[in-house]
Amino acid sequence: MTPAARIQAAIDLLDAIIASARDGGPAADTLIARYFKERRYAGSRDRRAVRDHVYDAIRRAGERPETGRAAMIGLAGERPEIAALFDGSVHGPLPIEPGEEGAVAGAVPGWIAPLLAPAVEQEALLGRAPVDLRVNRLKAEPAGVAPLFPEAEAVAGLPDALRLPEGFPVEQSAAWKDGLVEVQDAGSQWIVAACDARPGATVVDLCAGAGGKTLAMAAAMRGQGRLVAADTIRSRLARLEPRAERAGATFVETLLLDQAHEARGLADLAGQADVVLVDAPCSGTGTWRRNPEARWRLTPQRLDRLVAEQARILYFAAPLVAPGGWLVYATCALTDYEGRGQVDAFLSRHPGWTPEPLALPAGRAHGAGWLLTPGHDGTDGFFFARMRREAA
Ligand SMILES: C[S@@+](CC[C@H](N)C(=O)[O-])C[C@H]1O[C@@H](n2cnc3c(N)ncnc32)[C@H](O)[C@@H]1O
Repeated sequence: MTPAARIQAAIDLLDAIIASARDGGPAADTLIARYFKERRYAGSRDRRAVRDHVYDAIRRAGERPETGRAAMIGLAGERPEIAALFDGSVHGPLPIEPGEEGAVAGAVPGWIAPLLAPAVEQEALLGRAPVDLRVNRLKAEPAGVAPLFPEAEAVAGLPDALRLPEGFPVEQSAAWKDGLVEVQDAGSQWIVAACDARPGATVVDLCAGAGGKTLAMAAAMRGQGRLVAADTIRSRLARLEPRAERAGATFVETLLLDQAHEARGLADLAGQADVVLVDAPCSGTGTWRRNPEARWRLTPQRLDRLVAEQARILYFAAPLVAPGGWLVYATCALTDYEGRGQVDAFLSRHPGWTPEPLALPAGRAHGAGWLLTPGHDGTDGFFFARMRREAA
């Protein structure tokens, strides 16, 4: 492909990504993979260049652009070498017309900016994310694993964490294949630290998904006790099972819940859990570094639905906690509606519950909970809080 043809390919892909974000279709990565599957003539250098153009244009535009061409012209306005490729050549884009406008630059959609916690450094939400590992204590010790990844740096305060550069192909390593390490952002590891799941405890991971935090809690529990991973989506729990096998965490029980009738499936656990983690479905504003096109999918209506769902999940999570036990509420969202506000609302409606101060070496106190941000902590963005149920 010529350099100009790569720009046109990026424009075509951006058109598909914009439509998919608007209509709730597949993610950008899926669309890019499909595009190149149908175009075998594109070599690996072409694919990498087109992908870089696409993601540079996505990162640059906080609002969903009208067209792929507008997104790319916006980028061309800042990058003369890209502007020069709008040359009208055979497979390249038509020249930019005088007065033809590019997409407006911005970190976040205008409507959501005032809803983010004031401490959030908005530009940093679109930075590059490293690859963080967690050493799986069910199979290995940090001192044994660190020499296997000489490129890795330590993460202050998290003895099981290792930080590798962006894009490091961990899944090709024998250590990953053998279950000695998991890929897990340091922010998620801090949440697990706040859960303080101990050997022998009864722990419920209520929104377990594919089990990232479940497996970290399994390791913290040293494989001893009861650990229930629940979710309403069968395919997500199905992904947890082979991961648990690989990690040597076969004591994990999975529990598929019926959406809107979750309490029924959880009845046996009422008042039993020492720890309940609610890692709630959320706007994902804290993970835009990894998934920048998610900004184009979020709408005020979707945010409202998420806030209502989070409150509903907290409502059926609380009765599972044993007297003296704790509930950890976490989101990878940085809006106060989903974080601080959600926890304040819970505490106001649940007398007998007390927020527990978290004094972690990363992050900042925020309301009754704790805030981690890419700009301040180099992690994904998270809000989490730990609330203790009064002892009987
Ligand atoms: C942020 S993700 C969880 C990520 C996971 N804990 C991890 O660390 O990899 C939120 C999860 O909540 C699940 N979920 C949504 N509504 C739920 C409900 N009503 N009850 C339980 N889980 C729910 C979603 O299916 C999704 O897997």
